[in-house]
Amino acid sequence: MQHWVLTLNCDDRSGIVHAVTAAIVAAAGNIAELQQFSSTDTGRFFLRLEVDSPVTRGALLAELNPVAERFGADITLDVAGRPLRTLVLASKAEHCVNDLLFRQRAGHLPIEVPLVMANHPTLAPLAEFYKVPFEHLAVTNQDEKAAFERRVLEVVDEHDIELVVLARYMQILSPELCEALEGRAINIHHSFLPGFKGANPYRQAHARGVKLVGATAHFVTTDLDEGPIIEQNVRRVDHADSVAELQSMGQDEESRTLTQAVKWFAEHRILLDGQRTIVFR
Ligand SMILES: Nc1nc2c(c(=O)[nH]1)N[C@@H](CN(C=O)c1ccc(C(=O)N[C@@H](CCC(=O)O)C(=O)O)cc1)CN2
Repeated sequence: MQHWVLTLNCDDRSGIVHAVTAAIVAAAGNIAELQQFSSTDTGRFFLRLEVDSPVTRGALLAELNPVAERFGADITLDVAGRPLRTLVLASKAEHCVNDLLFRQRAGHLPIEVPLVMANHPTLAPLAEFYKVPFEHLAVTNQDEKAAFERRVLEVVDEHDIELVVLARYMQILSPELCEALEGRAINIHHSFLPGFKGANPYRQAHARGVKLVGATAHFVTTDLDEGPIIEQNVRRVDHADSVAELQSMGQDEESRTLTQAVKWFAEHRILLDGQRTIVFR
């Protein structure tokens, strides 16, 4: 018996759930969990199921593919809990990388990390502690930025990477790389977007006298910090907190927000609905 995760999205219409569940019954499957959403914004329908079935992947798809064709649906089918091949990009900040690798090693985050790539050497000891290979490629000019991005695409190809995580990677990705990684690159922004986009959000927040600081995990797009939001968290601050204190408190939110977003992505709980995400938590 195999435990599968199935996702489906298509234009909304009557009969979708009936057809999908009939296909699962035809594959001797039992539905352990079913979540659905109809988006009135876009007219799209979203489905996530967890299914136990004794048949092979091919036999299950033989029942599901005709349904996908009938409804013009995009479907994904994966073994539940399979670790997602994940490339981590970083700069100097270690808190997000540490949280990802700690929770992966503890068995709480279903990813496997073949490599951490950074534009600074700072995190080499951290990667070594977790026994994760580390590559440092400096990015001090446009040529080096292009070389870094070429290496990212090489690694994505060589390791069949399914997700690229920008764990406080402080370089703006080119439109070409954003296109290549569309829908599978997640960034953690150190503010409660849409507030304080770009660099130095804590300095911007302190100057504005905010009473909350936060973090936002979002998909990476060419438009800086404008990608579909996946998860956000905030915490209360006050007038007595310095920029450094805001940053320190915010980092806890950054780490837990990014790790939560990566976990949901690895569990196939996030579906894109235009500029918004559907998260079947
Ligand atoms: N194409 C995109 N690239 C990146 C995104 C994004 O949404 N789309 N998110 C950023 C993360 N980020 C804030 O969270 C951010 C990082 C870096 C900068 C920036 O101005 N970087 C400068 C260089 C800074 C340095 O060398 O230290 C630059 O790239 O010219 C702004 C926002 C990650 N990338």
